Amino acid sequence: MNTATLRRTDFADGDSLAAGLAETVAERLRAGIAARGAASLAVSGGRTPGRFFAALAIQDLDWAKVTVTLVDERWVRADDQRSNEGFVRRGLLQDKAAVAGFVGLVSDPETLEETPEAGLAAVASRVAALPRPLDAVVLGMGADGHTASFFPAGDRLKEALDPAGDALVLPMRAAGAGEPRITLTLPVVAGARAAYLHIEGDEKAGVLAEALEAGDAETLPIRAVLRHPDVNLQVFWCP
Ligand SMILES: O=C1O[C@H](COP(=O)(O)O)[C@@H](O)[C@H](O)[C@H]1O
Repeated sequence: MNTATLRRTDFADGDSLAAGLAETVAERLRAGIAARGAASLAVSGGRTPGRFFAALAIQDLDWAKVTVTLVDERWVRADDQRSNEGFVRRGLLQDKAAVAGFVGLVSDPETLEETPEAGLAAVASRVAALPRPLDAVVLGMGADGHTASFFPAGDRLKEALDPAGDALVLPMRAAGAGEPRITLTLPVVAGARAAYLHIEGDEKAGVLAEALEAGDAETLPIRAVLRHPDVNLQVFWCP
């Protein structure tokens, strides 16, 4: 991506950012429903999206026509504190959004297969059944420059970032990832009709600035998204 085309909106605080991002994403979902009768949204986990989820859940739209999925998941049960699915169920699939559909990235959130490799085929067929391109994808970013589960030194990073790869989801293991992961691949993320990056704090603003400079995508994997020709990323930032 040419730096000049990167759209960045700065907010005074996390609450105003959450409200602004929620309105933008809701508008995208309404447009998807109006155009195609249904809409799909992939959201990130971690910690940052909490206020955004709460603000999105109260947006007025036909949530029964929306399917929510995850950008990536930790290979843990849904009742684990680190489960992105659990976070989305508690935070986003509430209020008006309680009637939205949800497609998770673990094969069975309760009984969970032992490894993401064992559950991969089941998850991949579920993702393949989603209406794609996704209407919107909301990415986060770690201080190590990872987005989705595209971790620096991830064992399947090259494959996940292959713009011509066929896989929709892939397992990922990396020193910085904690437990094994499963992630949407770059073609699925980059193929979304709209892409947003939600980051907060000066440290992440600094990582983003560094990512916009020359350097390889395996060191700061967010670069793979920033540089993808089909992605027009809109950054939402607050201190
Ligand atoms: O592990 C993850 O981390 C990133 C960033 O999380 P944050 O807590 O620093 O906001 C997140 O985007 C990703 O979905 C998640 O699995």
